[in-house]
Amino acid sequence: MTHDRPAPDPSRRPADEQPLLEINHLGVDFALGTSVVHAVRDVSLHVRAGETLAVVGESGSGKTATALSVLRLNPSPPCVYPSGEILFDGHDLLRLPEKQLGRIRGRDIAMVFQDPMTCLDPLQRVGAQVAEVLRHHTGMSRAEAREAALAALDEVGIPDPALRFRQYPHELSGGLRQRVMIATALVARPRLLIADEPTTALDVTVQRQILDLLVALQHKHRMAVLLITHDLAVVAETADRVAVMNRGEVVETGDVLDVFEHPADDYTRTLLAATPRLEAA
Ligand SMILES: Nc1ncnc2c1ncn2[C@@H]1O[C@H](COP(=O)(O)OP(=O)(O)OP(=O)(O)O)[C@@H](O)[C@H]1O
Repeated sequence: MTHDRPAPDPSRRPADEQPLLEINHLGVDFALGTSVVHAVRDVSLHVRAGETLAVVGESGSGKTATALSVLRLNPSPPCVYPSGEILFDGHDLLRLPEKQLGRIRGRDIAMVFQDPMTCLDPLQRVGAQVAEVLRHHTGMSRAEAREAALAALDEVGIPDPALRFRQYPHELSGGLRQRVMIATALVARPRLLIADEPTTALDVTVQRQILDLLVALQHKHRMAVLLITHDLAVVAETADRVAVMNRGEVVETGDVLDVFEHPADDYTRTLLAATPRLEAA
């Protein structure tokens, strides 16, 4: 007698073996007049489907420069990439023609930032901005995109989405604006989300809600997340693995629990010692 096997629950699958994003030996320089800042030096990282990799380090350690490199969003000039490759789906994003990279941006790889106003257009209603992403990447009709955008606003926990749809960013609170930015980033169902200090500017209660939302959406859509933060408490709550950066280099990487319980590097130990909230957690 044969038994039908139940279909596997994708949310319970372990992260894929094969990395979705692989950064190998990345260098990022900023040429300033006659001097050069080596912002990122020989950084190698990977993120698998369905997992969160947090990149931590103090201000100026090269976290944002690394994250922006993935979509070649560092301002160029002054930015150049003296070494390395960034592989996504077998393509080296550092060398992909701009047109092809443009198709990946926002569709396969999306970003959210600390300040939603860096992505949201102050002169356009929020619903139209979410719908625009869909029209651009999926070719949906206006009516379909409107329906999907309303559903996206609802999914990120915006109350009365039909009302909010018609409002401008300045009419929303900081927390709601952050939710709109997340809806805009996720509406095309990217496989990788890069979140650069997504909660730093928010007060503690709202921070918590936005982090919970990101974690829930990540599980629901089985996204990979590259999370940039200086906050080790945020890492403890959200990430599977962590890479610690100091002065442009990765000094330690591993599973969050392993690294937090048995830090191998002096700099990681210093960072952990400076985060008393962790001990209380
Ligand atoms: N556009 C730029 N022009 C010149 N130098 C830059 C630029 N962007 C970053 N840098 C320099 O590169 C180094 C790394 O900066 P980066 O923003 O990546 O650090 P970070 O770890 O993200 O810090 P923070 O947490 O403050 O954002 C710093 O020395 C910074 O001054």
